Amino acid sequence: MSNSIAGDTTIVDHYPRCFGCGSNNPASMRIHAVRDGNRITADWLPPETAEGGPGLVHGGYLAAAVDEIQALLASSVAGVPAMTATMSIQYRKPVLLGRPLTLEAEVTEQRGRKLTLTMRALDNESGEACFEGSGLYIAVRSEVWMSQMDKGGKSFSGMDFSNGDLSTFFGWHVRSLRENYRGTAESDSVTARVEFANLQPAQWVFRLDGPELAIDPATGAEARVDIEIHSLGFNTWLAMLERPERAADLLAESGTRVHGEPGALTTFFAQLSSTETKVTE
Ligand SMILES: CC(C)(COP(=O)(O)OP(=O)(O)OC[C@H]1O[C@@H](n2cnc3c(N)ncnc32)[C@H](O)[C@@H]1OP(=O)(O)O)[C@@H](O)C(=O)NCCC(=O)NCCSC(=O)Cc1ccccc1
Repeated sequence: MSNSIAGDTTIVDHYPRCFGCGSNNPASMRIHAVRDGNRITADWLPPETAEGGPGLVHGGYLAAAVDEIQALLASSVAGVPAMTATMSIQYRKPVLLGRPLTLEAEVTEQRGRKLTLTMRALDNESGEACFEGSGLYIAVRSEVWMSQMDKGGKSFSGMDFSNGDLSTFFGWHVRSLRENYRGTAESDSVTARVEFANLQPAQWVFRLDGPELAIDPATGAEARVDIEIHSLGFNTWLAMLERPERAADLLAESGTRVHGEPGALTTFFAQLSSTETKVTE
């Protein structure tokens, strides 16, 4: 995942293994979208593997693009995963392989947990709309989302973190954080130990330490970091991913207990290069 800030807009994707937006799924559609308020856009080139008829992009593949761009925006606006209840697509023009498109979506209505969205896909060369879509997305509470993971064998309790497996859910998130923060600080090997003191609801205890962590790259001040994060909710986690430079503030606002220097978080994640994880219960 590579949520980061580009100017006043936010690059939005939600999960590195996602078929739609993931950067760690070889079959991913690689839709990398930028959100600005109630709107989202993505430059997108459907891959050769999406061919349906000769030289044409498969219609089902385009429907998945409708779903992805809308779901990304709905989830980002809702602050929690928003799942597709209904969606539709109108095919206006054949989409030719090798022609870059611009995907655009917006939230047209938000009532409680229900978000209604519309989208369209423009051919960059002609400016014509090739297909249009709409859908209803339902914001799902994080506990529900966790229990869905559980049923799918993806809950914390169903995961083996013992070897710091980066293919686990947590690993994906750590990896995404590493990607987020890389480039903002110099690299050095740092180890994160994560303990789950409770699984339902998750109580995450981070123990972070590394050789020498610069708290403030400007001043070069250094310190070791020992951070405990308790009851980190999905919303805060998502917000941290979307606004990594506000990680320390977001933790503080969520009432998270942080031992150590919160301002070191940004630098820490920049330097994160290995993880050891441990489930204690
Ligand atoms: C979660 C939910 C959609 C809704 O369940 P709950 O939370 O228990 O909600 P509840 O039943 O309490 O209703 C609340 C309100 O909503 C309304 N309403 C509900 N449904 C419909 C409807 N069909 N049509 C019309 N309205 C409907 C309902 O009437 C009520 O309205 P009211 O408040 O009375 O005015 C559930 O049916 C489900 O899991 N379905 C499978 C979803 C699934 O697998 N999707 C595909 C995978 S996700 C994906 O691929 C995208 C993605 C990509 C990337 C990233 C993220 C996402």
